[in-house]
Amino acid sequence: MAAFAIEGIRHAIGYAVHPNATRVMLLGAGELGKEVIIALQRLGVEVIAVDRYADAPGHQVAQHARVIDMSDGAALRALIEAERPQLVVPEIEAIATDTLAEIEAEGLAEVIPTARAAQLTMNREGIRRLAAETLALPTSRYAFADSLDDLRVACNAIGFPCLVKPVMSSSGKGQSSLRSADEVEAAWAYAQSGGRVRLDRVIVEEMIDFEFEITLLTVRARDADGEVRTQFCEPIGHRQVLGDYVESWQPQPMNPVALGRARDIALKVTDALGGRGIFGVELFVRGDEVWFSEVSPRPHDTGLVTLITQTQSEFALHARAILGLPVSTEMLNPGASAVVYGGMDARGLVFEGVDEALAVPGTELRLFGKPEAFERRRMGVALARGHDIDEARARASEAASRVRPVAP
Ligand SMILES: Nc1ncnc2c1ncn2[C@@H]1O[C@H](COP(=O)(O)OP(=O)(O)OP(=O)(O)O)[C@@H](O)[C@H]1O
Ligand SMILES: NCC(=O)N[C@@H]1O[C@H](COP(=O)([O-])[O-])[C@@H](O)[C@H]1O
Ligand SMILES: [Mg+2]
Repeated sequence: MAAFAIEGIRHAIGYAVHPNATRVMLLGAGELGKEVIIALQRLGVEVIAVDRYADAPGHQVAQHARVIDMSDGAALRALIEAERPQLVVPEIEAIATDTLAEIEAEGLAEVIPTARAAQLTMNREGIRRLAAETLALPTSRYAFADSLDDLRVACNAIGFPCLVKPVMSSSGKGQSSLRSADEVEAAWAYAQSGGRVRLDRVIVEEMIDFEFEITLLTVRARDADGEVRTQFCEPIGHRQVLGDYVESWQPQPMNPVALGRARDIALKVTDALGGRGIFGVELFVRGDEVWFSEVSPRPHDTGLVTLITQTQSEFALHARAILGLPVSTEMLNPGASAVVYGGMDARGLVFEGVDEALAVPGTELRLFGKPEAFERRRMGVALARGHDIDEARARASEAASRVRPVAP
């Protein structure tokens, strides 16, 4: 397993981890994992960051950096056996979750929040059937299809407009919205190219005509009595383009009925998944009506905004919850986040205009340090606080637009 130069440098200068620290393995070391790692390290924890490529954002800040194919069960098991972390923390969905279940059952490590939660949420079918069929939560109508012919039938049954998504995909990859039967064939082809793994199965969902959508960050953490208790953050509103988030803000104003329903849904789904940690519960809202969409049993990209709005960001909440420490979901001020994209395909991209961006009042930047950029790859995020969400959103968008990627 290749260790990276940065690790060598730390050893060379005598860097040592606390001998009694908990060892935590992050499976996925992107922008979300990087912030979890920083939060863990502030609490004296030793972290092994794992990703599919070298020099991922989290690799750059962890004590140990490893590169493996996390969907390869044998490779994952070998790494966990070699590193012996107490906690294994999935940061992405595309992991050999059956191996995680074995590891948890053997008592080799604790999987956060649970191996079953990772198994159920890596496949849209697992979480959708749990939510709609077992828990009877309101969701869009849906059907599954395994071939183009199946898909035609499923789309006709659900009706148009509808959405087609690979059962295993995230950040909108392979996802299409369809207005008519003429678009089914293209949606099938796109789903085959965009899934995380080649698996000819898709979900068709009724298009919900929502007023707004939210992420309700829900944290399961031990209270003073050692019992796991559920707490909610203020709802986060967000705007998605082609299934990927471009802007988020907190708090999203909601009427009390809808907020109560949203919390009730989030409580039921997180209770069913169990364990400790943060969950991003995605919900659609129209008037008093609330639909469950999906849930991440880990920090959520739209929750990056909590880096500037909460006393404990979603990353700090996750770190504390998994370590069995107390949490607070207190919000300090309204805020917003706006995504900075690569804007081009290039390695070693640099950004100009950072000074201009940070001149916007109340702003901060997170540039993730991904070694390779793509046109629509998320490379950073602008964060802004404001007196209200309108001011915060305007500031975050302005700051993001001032950051200009330039070819190296
Ligand atoms: N049934 C639906 N009705 C209306 N809009 C939808 C529906 N499903 C998805 N969308 C829109 O597409 C976005 C992405 O969908 P979804 O969350 O299922 O994709 P994803 O690939 O899992 O994204 P991520 O991993 O970033 O959460 C949603 O946030 C919403 O804006
Ligand atoms: N919606 C899920 C999400 O935002 N996940 C975040 O994106 C990273 C992958 O980014 P990449 O595709 O640019 O490598 C993941 O590692 C995670 O931090
Ligand atoms: Mg989503």
